[in-house]
Amino acid sequence: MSSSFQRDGFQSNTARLPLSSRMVLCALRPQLLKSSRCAGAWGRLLQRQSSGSVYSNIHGLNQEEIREKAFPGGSIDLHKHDSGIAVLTINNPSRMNAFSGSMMVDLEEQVSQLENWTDGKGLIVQGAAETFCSGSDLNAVRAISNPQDGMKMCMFMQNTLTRLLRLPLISVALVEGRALGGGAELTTACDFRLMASDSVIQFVHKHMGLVPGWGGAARLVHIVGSQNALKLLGGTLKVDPKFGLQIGLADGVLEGPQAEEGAGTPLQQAENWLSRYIKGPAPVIQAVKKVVLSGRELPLSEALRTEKDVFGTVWGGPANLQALASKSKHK
Ligand SMILES: CCCC(=O)SCCNC(=O)CCNC(=O)[C@H](O)C(C)(C)COP(=O)(O)OP(=O)(O)OC[C@H]1O[C@@H](n2cnc3c(N)ncnc32)[C@H](O)[C@@H]1OP(=O)(O)O
Repeated sequence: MSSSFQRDGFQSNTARLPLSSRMVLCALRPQLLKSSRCAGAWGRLLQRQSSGSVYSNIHGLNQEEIREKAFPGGSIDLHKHDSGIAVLTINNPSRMNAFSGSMMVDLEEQVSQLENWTDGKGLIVQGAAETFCSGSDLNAVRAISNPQDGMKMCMFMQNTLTRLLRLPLISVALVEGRALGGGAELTTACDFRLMASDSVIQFVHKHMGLVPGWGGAARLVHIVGSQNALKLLGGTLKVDPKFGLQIGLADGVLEGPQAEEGAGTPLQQAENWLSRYIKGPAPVIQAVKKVVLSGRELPLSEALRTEKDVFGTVWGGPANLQALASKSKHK
């Protein structure tokens, strides 16, 4: 922790913040967890669940229960590459990559891995076998259709997807085929969405007598605004790439297979797209994500404080000193 950080009375200010702001701050500054600032129940919660969660274990979250009750099958596969890009694959192709209970727990474990990846810069979230994800496994949904289990599943997935979005990595959902229900929600837990030419994102919850429960509605409003979010949820509209670009849900459209040679596979295209935003050393890219995350989630005064603290982690750092020594011009 920097001395300026201690000097400016951050501790007392932080204690007065709403819980949600303290969560973001602690997600942004893991070192705070070790300090007295996050001591007490809040600190214990974060140490147990890692930083950035929304709900605590006291609400009855239990990984084994979710794994066992909400069906086995499928996996969430993580591959970290030397380039600093990790690829997270939702892998349950016989059910269009629907989320079983064990996959929910796998996802939480893989997010924990990524939280500790000091060399990481970017993340691509994709589905196996050329489709993204068809949401909750409907067999699991039937098995846990009572309110108590539904709440546990909802809180568990909100925690995990909030932590996914708060990773210090620039993340992209690579949407091929369909992203339905919880799959559509998952796309909103990434910083960006790239859509294959024939892909569709659809919040089908209303057809299921539901609303999003994995945090997808709250995130959607941030991404496309409340008017568009109402239309997408109320009308269960199919978002194709053109519509996605128009409302800001999609950040890019991939070349289709008929495109000229050289475009590469969808994953290669996503890596190329992402690579322009993650050039440079990991600490600097992670700092970029942290200042944007704080601006996105915190009240302005707290975002400014966080920006100052993150700035302090790169100012005079190796990349900064090297750039100063090279007298670079930004032409
Ligand atoms: C808070 C979270 C809320 C939620 O996520 S609720 C779940 C929302 N998702 C859905 O309702 C998706 C239901 N599935 C569909 O609409 C269609 O299967 C889908 C994805 C459009 C694909 O259609 P098709 O290409 O015609 O393929 P298909 O229907 O024959 O599916 C192939 C196999 O996959 C299975 N599948 C697809 N989505 C699933 C799901 N969510 N849970 C469990 N199984 C699912 C489907 O049953 C079929 O299996 P099988 O070959 O009949 O054994």
